[in-house]
Amino acid sequence: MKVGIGNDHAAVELKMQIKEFIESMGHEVVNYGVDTAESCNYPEIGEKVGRAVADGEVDCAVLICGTGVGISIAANKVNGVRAAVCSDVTTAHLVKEHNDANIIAFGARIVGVELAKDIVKAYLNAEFLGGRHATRVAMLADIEKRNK
Ligand SMILES: O=C(CO)[C@H](O)[C@H](O)[C@H](O)COP(=O)(O)O
Repeated sequence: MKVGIGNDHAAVELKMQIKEFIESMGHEVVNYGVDTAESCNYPEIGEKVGRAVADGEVDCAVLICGTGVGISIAANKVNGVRAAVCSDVTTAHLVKEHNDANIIAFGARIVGVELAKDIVKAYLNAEFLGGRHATRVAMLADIEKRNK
């Protein structure tokens, strides 16, 4: 798979470790994040990665900021994005299986590197289950259509 990765200044080191980890799983990684600790603004990165996913430039993406929250809110503003904050392995595979999440996010100030790797692995190895979950995911897209 082609996996996007994005981060703000709070998550530079963890981003590099996770990028390497995803590559070691045999995936291609496209880096949309910052590579220095200079303060930046997570909405710009979240939107950029959200658009890359929505436009099909990458198959899915990983977003990391201090908590994973701000950057995922930004990505979720883009139509077609389903970004989910995950701080545990169970949530990480369920957001793919049930919600067909196309982005996972977590916080470099919240999870350690080993847990972050487990979260990413659980997400990337999971598959959408379809069925009743597909009905609900379609309902999410319908909400976007009702937005003005
Ligand atoms: O958006 C966030 C909170 O949901 C992220 O954690 C940011 O990384 C954080 O707000 C950055 O904070 P800083 O004090 O500017 O480093």
